[in-house]
Amino acid sequence: MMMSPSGFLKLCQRPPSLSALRNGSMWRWNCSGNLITNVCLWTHPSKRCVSTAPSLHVADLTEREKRVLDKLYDGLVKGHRAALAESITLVETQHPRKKELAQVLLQRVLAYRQEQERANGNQPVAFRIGLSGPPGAGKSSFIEVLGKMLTGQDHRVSVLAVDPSSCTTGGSLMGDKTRMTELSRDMKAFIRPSPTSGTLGGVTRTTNEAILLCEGAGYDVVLVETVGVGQSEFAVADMVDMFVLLIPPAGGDELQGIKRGIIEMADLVVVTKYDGDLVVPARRIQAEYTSALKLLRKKSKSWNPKVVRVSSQTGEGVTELWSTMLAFRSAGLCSGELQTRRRSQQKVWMWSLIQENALRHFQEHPSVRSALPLLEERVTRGEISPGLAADLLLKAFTSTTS
Ligand SMILES: Nc1nc2c(ncn2[C@@H]2O[C@H](COP(=O)(O)OP(=O)(O)OP(=O)(O)O)[C@@H](O)[C@H]2O)c(=O)[nH]1
Repeated sequence: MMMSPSGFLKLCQRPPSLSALRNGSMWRWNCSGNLITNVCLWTHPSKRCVSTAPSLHVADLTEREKRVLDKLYDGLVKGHRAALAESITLVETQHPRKKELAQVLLQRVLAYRQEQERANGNQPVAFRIGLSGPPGAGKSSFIEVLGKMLTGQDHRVSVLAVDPSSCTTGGSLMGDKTRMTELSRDMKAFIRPSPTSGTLGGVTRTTNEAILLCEGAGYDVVLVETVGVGQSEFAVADMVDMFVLLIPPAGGDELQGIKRGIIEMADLVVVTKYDGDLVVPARRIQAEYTSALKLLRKKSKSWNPKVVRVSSQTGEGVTELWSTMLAFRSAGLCSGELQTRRRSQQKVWMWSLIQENALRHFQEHPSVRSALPLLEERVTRGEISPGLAADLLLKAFTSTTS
């Protein structure tokens, strides 16, 4: 089905979403989130559908698939934890058909969430907070205390984890022990460990999609936790409204273990374990970080990053910390920075998906695969330059794809 760009926009009444773009097709939903039809994405000037990947048409769904998706969607928007868990499992799947079904579900949840945001005066319905810090910083203890406080105030809290170690080793820096025991029993909380397979890029994608699902299921506070390893902190900072760095007070070269770049990303630094013998070192670390932050380039016009102290053991500072988080959120909403941040995150997310998928398509392309071993060998032997080899491979790729 073809139509003009203006007709297309009228039909969709909302900008094409990432998942729709990814499949090269567009689904249309009515207000209650039911799928009506789907159309190809208009591409001027070639006037052909952009889709190269198999796109899913409503007619392609079997009755069983429709029933499964309806059940998941209905359960999700009613806030059932089992439906949320199942939906996240669906977006984490590597199975090609299930991946397509996951996109159908996500598109539906996206439409639902947009309705909610419209009803909320075009403001985000949930607060996304990223929490990072080195192993043993006290992240899970802190999330447990903060989470319990929030559910006590009638918030619904979800906790998602991004653990790059679990992708590469199958073991986990975060998940090997029982964490957040009380919060995991709380009916107003939902805790999801990191996927244990895939690349960081893959985990980032599924976490972004899991955030959307949590919001669709009515969780108004979404906490995304990660360890200070590799690039995971940067990935998490790119998917949340507020990025929080947790620092333990012990150790000699406290500032050294933490990457400078990550301090620059922090909207809030929390010095943990502010109790007992650690009170004095915690104060000292707070002063060090306060000075360090003053030297950094200002990231936001509406917010100056702060350094606070908490104790998850005594609860000291946790209420104040939540007030600081809320102050950050309202400053961002009033200035529009929060909405801008979310919009640019969508773009970053899209480009990281493009990078990941484009590279995969390139590597899997038959011409590239057949030429690659010889060219790699000749490059290693120094017979041809890497630049020439790359040009030849790209030529092999484009000459058969265009
Ligand atoms: N004194 C004190 N100890 C704490 C506090 N919070 C956490 N701890 C201790 O610090 C250690 C690590 O705490 P966790 O909450 O597991 O830290 P984490 O950052 O989640 O650690 P990983 O799961 O390894 O990433 C545990 O032995 C906790 O008992 C606190 O507020 N005060």
